[in-house]
Order: sequence, then structure tokens, then C-alpha cells
Amino acid sequence: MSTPPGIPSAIRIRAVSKLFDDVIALDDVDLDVPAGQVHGLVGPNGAGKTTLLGLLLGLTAPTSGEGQVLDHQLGRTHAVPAGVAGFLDGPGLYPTLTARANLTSSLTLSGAANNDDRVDEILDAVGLSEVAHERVRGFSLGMRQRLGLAAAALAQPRLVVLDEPANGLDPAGKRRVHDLLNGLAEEGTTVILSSHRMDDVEALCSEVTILTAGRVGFTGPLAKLAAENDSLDYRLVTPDPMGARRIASAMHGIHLRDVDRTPGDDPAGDDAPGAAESLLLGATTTAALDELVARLVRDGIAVRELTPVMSPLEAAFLKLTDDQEHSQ
Ligand SMILES: Nc1ncnc2c1ncn2[C@@H]1O[C@H](COP(=O)(O)OP(=O)(O)OP(=O)(O)O)[C@@H](O)[C@H]1O
Repeated sequence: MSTPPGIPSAIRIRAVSKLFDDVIALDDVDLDVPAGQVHGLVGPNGAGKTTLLGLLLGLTAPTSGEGQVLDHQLGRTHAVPAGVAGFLDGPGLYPTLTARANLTSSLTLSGAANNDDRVDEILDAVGLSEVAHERVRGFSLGMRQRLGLAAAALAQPRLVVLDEPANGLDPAGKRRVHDLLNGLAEEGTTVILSSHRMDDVEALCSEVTILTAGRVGFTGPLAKLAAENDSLDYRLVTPDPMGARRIASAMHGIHLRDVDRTPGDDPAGDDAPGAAESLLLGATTTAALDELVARLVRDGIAVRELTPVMSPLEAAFLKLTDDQEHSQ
């Protein structure tokens, strides 16, 4: 998906390949990320995600192709390019310094004036105020992740590049990280993050790039991914599975997969009136699904639950990965 007219581009990469000896880590990659977007990068192990993030951070240069990251040409740089912040393989922190001292020293290193209020604010945002004066060497993985993110945000970057930012975080820590990243994006910062956690990517990102074996399998809005899926599977929970089956089987765009009784839904036994069963069905379009619900309701068949078995992102991820495995 190219950057819409009028919106500045944060990342514009064209035909980039990266080889490590005879290993093709990236193969003819194009990528456009407009300023202010939270963009997800997903793909199986070895797909080239870290290599791509490394290029954005100036850690390595492409073998061929070209690209612009903020105002810089893609290439190996001595330090992370101005305006860019982030980390690969966990944040670089000083274990013998306190959390607070890590942040103030990262400000000093970046040449910015010390700003106690901003440091306090950011420590609070990542939920580390209470341990601000403790040495980082005693911190858990999740606490280090949050402190690394705080250091990245403190630099007031225009682009944040993150590898698995929610790694090791408990649900509360994850929510704080999500809030911080969304806050950065609202202020106009572009965020690009790589993750194996599809739920994180779906919660945070408006657009996603799926890499398989170094190539871009899909890039664009998550909504487009959903629309492009041939068929998604849904679980329908209803007390009248036979009635629902009859209606679903007569409909275009709906495919019955199987019937299975939902565990724990029927404590009174199989013959209990109103016992709910779940029906697995595929829907080729959301319109077909809407029509199914309308018909069920019209026939007085209760719909207790209708949920996707797999998200569009997960489904696309698996399909692209399968296609790639079969083509090898
Ligand atoms: N420095 C390197 N030297 C040699 N090969 C490398 C190097 N870095 C990456 N590779 C290879 O390039 C390919 C892409 O690796 P990369 O780490 O970018 O994938 P990834 O998508 O980040 O994987 P993961 O999800 O496992 O972190 C892999 O085959 C990897 O072995």
C-alpha cells in the first residue's frame, strides 16, 4: 500500500534485497509506511523481519535496492539515524544503573537536556515509577522491555522500530505498552513493530506486512486482509443446531464444516432443553454471514455466540506460509 497523497512518508523502500553469503534474507522488498502509522511486521521464523528492522535502524546495509527512512537513505550508519529510536533483541540498558539513571543517561547521550518531569512522566506511563530508583540488573524481562520502550519514547523519535515489544509482559504491562505506542502514534510518531503475537498486531496496527522467506506476501490495511480472505471459519453457538444447519446448508457463501458440542455448555446432559451446541462454518463474505444471522433470527433460532475461529491475520499468515512451503 503506498503512502496516500498529502501524508509524508516515513519509510519508502524499493526492491531491497539482503544476502548473507548465499542466504537470501530479504528478496526484492517494497515497503511504504506513512508518517504516524503503527505498522506490523509478521512472518514465520527466518522470514527476514529482524533483517528488515536492522536496515531501518542503520545496523546493516541492503545488498541491492534503495530506500528512504525519514530523511536518510537506507545504509549502514555509525549510530541509529536521527529521529529513529528502537531496539532489536531486547533493549540495551545499563544493568548497574537505576531505571531513572538509565533514562537520564540516554537523554544525555542523545544530546538532549535533562528533563526530570518528562522522565517521571514516561516512567509512570510504563508503570515503573515505584522501581525508578532500583538497579536494572534485578529487573524482570517485562520490566526491561518497558524501560527500553520508555528510553525509546523519551528521545521523542519520529520513527520507533521495535522487535517483539510485548515480549515477557503481563497483561497490565502489555496494556501500558499499547497505550504508550498508541499515544506516540497520536502525536505523529510512526511505529513499526515485528511480532509473532497476532493479537498484539491486530490490537495495535492499522496496516501490516507479511513476510515469507524474505518476500512480501501481503502489505496493506488489516481490513483489506479480511476482505481478501476466500473464506473464514466461524463458530456459531445455538440451542437449535439442526435448525441452524438446515438454514446454513441452503445458503450461498456459507459452508458447513462440522458440528461439535461445546464442552461445559450442557451440564444437564444431551437431552436438556436449550442445551447449546456449536456449529463450525465457513463464510466467504461478511455479507453472507450477516444474511445467515438475519435468517436464523427470522426463524426464531437463537444465536448465542458467533465468533471467528481464527482472525483474518492468522488465516492469511497460515495461508501464505502454506503456499510458500508447497512452492518449495
Ligand atoms: N548475520 C547473519 N548472518 C547470516 N545469516 C543471517 C544473519 N542474519 C540473518 N540471517 C539469516 O537470514 C534469514 C532471515 O533472518 P531474520 O533473523 O531476519 O528472520 P526473522 O523473520 O527475524 O526470524 P525470527 O522470527 O526467527 O526472529 C534467516 O535465514 C537467517 O538465518
